[in-house]
Amino acid sequence: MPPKKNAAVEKPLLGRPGNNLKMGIVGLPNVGKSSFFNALTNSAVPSENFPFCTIDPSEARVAVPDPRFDWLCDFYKPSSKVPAYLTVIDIAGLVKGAAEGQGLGNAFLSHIRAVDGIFHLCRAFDDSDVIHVEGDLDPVRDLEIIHNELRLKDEEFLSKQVDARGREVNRLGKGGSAQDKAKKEEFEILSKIAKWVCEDKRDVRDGEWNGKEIEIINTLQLITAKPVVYLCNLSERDYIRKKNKWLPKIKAWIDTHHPGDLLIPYSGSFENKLSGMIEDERTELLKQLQVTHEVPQPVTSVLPKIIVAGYNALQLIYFFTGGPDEVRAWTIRKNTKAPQAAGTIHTDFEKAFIMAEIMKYDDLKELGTEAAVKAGGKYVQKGKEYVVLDGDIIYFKAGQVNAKKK
Ligand SMILES: Nc1ncnc2c1ncn2[C@@H]1O[C@H](COP(=O)(O)OP(=O)(O)OP(=O)(O)O)[C@@H](O)[C@H]1O
Ligand SMILES: [Mg+2]
Repeated sequence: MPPKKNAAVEKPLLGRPGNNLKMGIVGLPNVGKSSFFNALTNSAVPSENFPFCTIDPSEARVAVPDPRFDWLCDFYKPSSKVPAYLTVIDIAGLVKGAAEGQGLGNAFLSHIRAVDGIFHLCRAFDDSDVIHVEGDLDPVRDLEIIHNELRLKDEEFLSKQVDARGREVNRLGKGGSAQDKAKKEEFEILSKIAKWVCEDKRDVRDGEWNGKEIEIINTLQLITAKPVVYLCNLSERDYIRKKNKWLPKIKAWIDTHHPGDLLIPYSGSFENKLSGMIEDERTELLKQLQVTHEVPQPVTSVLPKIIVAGYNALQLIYFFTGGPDEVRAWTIRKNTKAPQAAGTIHTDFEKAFIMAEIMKYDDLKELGTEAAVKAGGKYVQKGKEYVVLDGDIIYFKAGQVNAKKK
């Protein structure tokens, strides 16, 4: 018999491991990054009409909206409700030449290196009162400026790494120990990544990398390896009418240069108006705007969609725990196995993991009670190799952790 092919070898995920991941807001100065941060996270960082209003980064978190979580809270009526959160960081604007230090570029680029994913905000609203650092409106040019700076930063970093490690490898000579061979292999991979970025002028996230290459990439904290969600800041009118002459051009640019990346139209002026309102006022205003702009579809905020997109871009998912005390969404990275998922609740749960008892949200919703899910044979027990799926409702069983073994 031919040997069985190991078809399902999972590649490691690109990016830092762990579940405490952050999205940074990146773009030219004065394009609306801080107003986006404020609207998204209900914060009040300064957002004024002048470039470099933001210097130091601000961090805030925002609950990830999910009707399943709302339903579970309604179902269990718990005393404590803890949704999943997305952490977002407002970063200073980048300008042309940032990689060489323009506009404090190097400091700002290091703030971008520290995040795990990027909301790339570009301006497509026409307003002569709002200063544009490039003098006129051209979002595609602006996207290219920012991309270039981000890639140049990676080029600089990779060139230095190749030089330093190249010298080290040259000293090793031919043959050598297993450790020497591993170093040589790592150097070859590093050179391949450097060629992709420095010579082919491509972003790391747009490459096809194998498992070993991804492991190396993940040690380098490269900016162009980070996932990107593009946000296009429109006037209120264009956002509601879903029409803006730049949108198709931006979409075409993304599809050509970074196929698969998401573009979400957004309006800072619209979202900021909504964010200070109570529910009834919001509903009234949204109705009024639909009539004023004569659009067939209801007018809604796009912020929930953006939060979910950021969370997905980081390859985060969550499982639920539910009961009368607490309904909670626990953030994990995709492809996390049951014991490690249990470890997000308590490290002892990972160490003394016995099994995960799992219900599917859809089954609980359809059958109405936990007992009915059990009776229907849909309450399943899974072991150490189970890969937790988004929305699993889990009860972990763990033994006693032996104090001596700790
Ligand atoms: N869609 C929009 N339409 C009109 N004005 C907008 C829109 N979005 C943001 N603005 C305005 O643009 C100006 C700059 O906004 P903001 O301070 O949020 O930009 P920023 O990108 O954070 O700037 P910096 O890089 O200087 O920190 C503010 O006056 C804000 O009200
Ligand atoms: Mg700002």
